Amino acid sequence: MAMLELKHVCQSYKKQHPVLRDISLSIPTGQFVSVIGPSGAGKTTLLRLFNHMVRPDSGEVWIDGTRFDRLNGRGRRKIQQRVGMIFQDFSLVDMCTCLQNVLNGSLARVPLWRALSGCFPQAEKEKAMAALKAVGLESYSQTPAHTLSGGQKQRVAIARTLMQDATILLADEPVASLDPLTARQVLELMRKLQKKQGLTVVMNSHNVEQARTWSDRIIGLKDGRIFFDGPPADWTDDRLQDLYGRTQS
Ligand SMILES: Nc1ncnc2c1ncn2[C@@H]1O[C@H](COP(=O)(O)OP(=O)(O)OP(=O)(O)O)[C@@H](O)[C@H]1O
Repeated sequence: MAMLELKHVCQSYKKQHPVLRDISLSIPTGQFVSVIGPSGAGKTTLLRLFNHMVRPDSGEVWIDGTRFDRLNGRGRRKIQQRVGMIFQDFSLVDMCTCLQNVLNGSLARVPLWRALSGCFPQAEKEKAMAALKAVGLESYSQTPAHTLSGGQKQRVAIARTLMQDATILLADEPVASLDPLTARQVLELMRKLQKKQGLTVVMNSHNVEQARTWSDRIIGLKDGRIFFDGPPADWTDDRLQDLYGRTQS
């Protein structure tokens, strides 16, 4: 069954300037999809449809068999809880420790007073430690986030999505600011979690080679339309030139 689905989605921020034009796609559970395309093609907007930061002008957004774009209140939050998001800039609370940052992934199920006083239940602390262990940072639990390297920060952000019990990971250029080796380590971790935990991953990327290496499927967006949708093996240099209008180095 499809975990994520768009049916004839159109989206524009300003009238007369469509950003997504009649997009239909279906992503099965546990697939690793990379979305590529030139700046302004609509990649981030497409990702935002799946966390409710953007509502389509028309068309439908489905998550795990539920019509998502129409949901409000508790029903919407219940599904949002399953959608983890990581960003190029990591979006951690710099002055907090790694453990505190990961614990923030439990905010939806922990009473507000506990969260505000930092008094998380023991079971949540143990779960946060397990999430840190899963990303290889168990020994950094008490380390302030601002002292970490970029790769470590992204791993903490991934641990926070595990803490959230996310079954879908939306990754908006997650390794764009990392050096090649560190980028590889983060992508390896994402791939490992996809395989081991059945995570469905949608990653926006400007790096076509990374998309080819790490994904099960590539979706190329151009001017808000699907230009290519297929396995990495079907991606060719000609398509690269047609998508970007030049050869990437
Ligand atoms: N909040 C917004 N308000 C108005 N216009 C927006 C907003 N967000 C994006 N846009 C416009 O929508 C278009 C698509 O933007 P989007 O960020 O989805 O593209 P992208 O493919 O992710 O680009 P990039 O690779 O540069 O991040 C762009 O023309 C952008 O200027």
